[in-house]
Amino acid sequence: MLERLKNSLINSPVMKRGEYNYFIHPISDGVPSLDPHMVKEIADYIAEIADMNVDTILTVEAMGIPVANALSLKTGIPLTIVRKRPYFLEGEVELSQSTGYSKGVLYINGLKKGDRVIIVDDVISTGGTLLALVRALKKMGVEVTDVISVIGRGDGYLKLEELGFKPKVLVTIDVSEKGVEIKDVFGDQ
Ligand SMILES: O=P(O)(O)OC[C@H]1O[C@H](OP(=O)(O)OP(=O)(O)O)[C@H](O)[C@@H]1O
Ligand code: HPA
Repeated sequence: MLERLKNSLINSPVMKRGEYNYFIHPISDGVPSLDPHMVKEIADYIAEIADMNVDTILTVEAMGIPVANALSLKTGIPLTIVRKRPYFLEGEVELSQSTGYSKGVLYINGLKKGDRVIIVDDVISTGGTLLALVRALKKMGVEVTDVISVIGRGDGYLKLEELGFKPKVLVTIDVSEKGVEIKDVFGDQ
């Protein structure tokens, strides 16, 4: 299960971003090139394990897009992208994003009260991004059926659990200066 993803993760290089050990992988960086078979493997798996009874698949610019788009093409469910720049449209919602190595602002457009969404992102680490997003969606009255992260590291997912969301993390890893180690795979005993 998820063999391409697991095999490529253990070969990921790690670099320092400040104090943060940052792994570099096609799914989370687009670097090196994305293998379409790996993207398909991931999208197929998400379609099996997630509640896809939704109005839209919601992802965050930039690196949630390849997997979320593959899932959208597979299921025929529209794709909504949370962007890093504003469009000043009516109903646009602004939120602050904080990761282990960056801070920024995100903008939600195209959602309304009562919409049902599944969130798909590439990585959950500190949980800062998904926590801010889920909080904003709650305030908007948008229903989140599932939160999916392809890769998980650290304990940031616990912040989401405190809010009542149990994210489905496909592959959980440990990242150190020495490299990437696989800790857990969703669905494996
Ligand atoms: O759990 P967190 O600590 O918040 O980290 C996870 C976030 O970090 C990355 O986004 P980034 O803003 O680096 O953007 P990118 O997708 O453009 O690389 C990733 O795509 C997640 O959205
Ligand atoms: O270590 C990382 N690598 C790539 N993307 C990320 N998003 C959060 N942490 C990371």
